[in-house]
Amino acid sequence: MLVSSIDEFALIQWLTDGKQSRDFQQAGGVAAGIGDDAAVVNIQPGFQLVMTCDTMTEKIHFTPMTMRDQDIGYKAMASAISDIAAMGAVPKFALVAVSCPPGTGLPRLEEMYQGLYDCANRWNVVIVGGDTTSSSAGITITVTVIGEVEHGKALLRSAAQPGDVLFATGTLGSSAAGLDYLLQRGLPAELWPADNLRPPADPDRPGIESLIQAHCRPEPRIDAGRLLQQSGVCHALNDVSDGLASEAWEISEASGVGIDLIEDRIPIAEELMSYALANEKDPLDYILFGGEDYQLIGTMQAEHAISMQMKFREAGLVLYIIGYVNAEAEGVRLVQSSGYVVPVDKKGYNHFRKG
Ligand SMILES: Nc1ncnc2c1ncn2[C@@H]1O[C@H](COP(=O)(O)OP(=O)(O)O)[C@@H](O)[C@H]1O
Ligand SMILES: Cc1ncc(C[n+]2csc(CCOP(=O)(O)OP(=O)(O)O)c2C)c(N)n1
Ligand SMILES: [Mg+2]
Ligand SMILES: [Mg+2]
Ligand SMILES: [Mg+2]
Repeated sequence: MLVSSIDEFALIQWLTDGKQSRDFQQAGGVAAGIGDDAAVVNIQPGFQLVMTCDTMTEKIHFTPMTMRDQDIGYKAMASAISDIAAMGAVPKFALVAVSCPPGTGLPRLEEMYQGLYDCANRWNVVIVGGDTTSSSAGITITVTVIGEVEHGKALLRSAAQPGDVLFATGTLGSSAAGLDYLLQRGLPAELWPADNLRPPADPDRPGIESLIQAHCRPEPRIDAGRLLQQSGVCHALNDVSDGLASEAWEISEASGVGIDLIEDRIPIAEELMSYALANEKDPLDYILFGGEDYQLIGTMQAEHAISMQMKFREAGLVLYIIGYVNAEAEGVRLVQSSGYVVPVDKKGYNHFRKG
C-alpha cells in the first residue's frame, strides 16, 4: 500500500510498477504497456481484432451487501472477457477505467485491482492501460478487452440456421438466485475475507455457497468458446449476461429464425432447485430472466451435437442441448414439460426498464 487515501498519480505509479511481469507482458505481445500516452501491442498476421467493453457501477451491478472489492474487480474483468469468449476469440489485452469518490481509500482500490489482475492472469490477458477519475457518486469500473480470432472465423449472433440445435455451456440461473439471497441477507465481510476464494457456508441454507460464487466470481467460458470456434460446426454464439430469454431473443432476431427452448432439457443446478423450492420461486424464472451467468449459448448443426458433447467431456467441460432453431418467424418459445408451447417474453435485465 502506498498512502491511505487515493491520489491519481500515486495510483498510476503503483500500476506502472507492474502487477504483471515483463516476461508475461512480452509473451502477450505488449511492446509498451502502462505508463505512456497509449499502449503499443503486436498483432498476429491472419487474425482479426475483437473489441468489447463492459461497465460495472455501484448500486446497479454491486453494493457492499452483495460483493467484496476483490469480486468487483474480478467480475468486471470476467464479464468483459466473456464477450470475447462469445465471439469464439482469444482475449489478449485489457484497459481498465476506474471512477471513484474522492474519499475512497487506496486499500479498496488495491483490492479491486487484485481481483482485476487475478482474472486477467487466469486468462493470460495483459492490462495495458486505463484511466482514473474521481466521481460524484459511487464507484464505476469499465473494462475494455481486445482479443483476436482467425480471419473471418468469429462466431456471430446472426449465424443461427433452421435445423440447428441450441446449446448452453453450463447451468443458468444460479447467479440471479445468489443475488436474491445476498440482497436479503448480505454477506458479512468478516465471514468471507478478501483472500478467501470460496464463500462461507450458511447453516440455514445448505448449498448457498455455489449460488454466491456464481454471482460474485463468474468464469468467462473462453475454453468452451475456442472449442466451439475450432470445431467449425458452431453457427451462432452469445454470452448470457441478461438472462436466457433475452440472449435467445438476440440470436433469434439477429439470425431471422425462431428458437424453441425445451423445458425438460434445460438443466437446473441442484442448489438452484433447493433455493427456489425453499423460497417458493420457479427456478425457470431465474434461468430465463435472471442473467449474469456468463455461460455461452449458441447453435450448431444438429448432426454434430453428440460428437461435440463428447469433445467437451474430454476437455472437462459440459455442453447441454436445450432447444432447437426453426424456420418460423423470429421469436422464442418454450416447449413445456406438459407439451404446451408458450411464447417466452422478450424480457431480461434492461438498464432503463427495471422491475
Ligand atoms: N454507448 C454505446 N455506444 C456504442 N455502442 C454501444 C453502446 N452501448 C452498447 N453498444 C454496443 O451495442 C451492442 C450490444 O451491447 P450489450 O447489450 O451491452 O452487449 P453485451 O450484452 O454482449 O455486453 C454491442 O455491440 C455494444 O458494443
Ligand atoms: C445490486 C444489484 N442489483 C441488481 C443486479 C442485477 N443486474 C445488474 S446488471 C445485470 C445485467 C448484466 O449487466 P449489463 O450491464 O447489462 O451487462 P452486459 O449485458 O452489457 O454484458 C443484472 C442482472 C446486480 N448485479 N446487483
Ligand atoms: Mg455490454
Ligand atoms: Mg455479450
Ligand atoms: Mg446487458
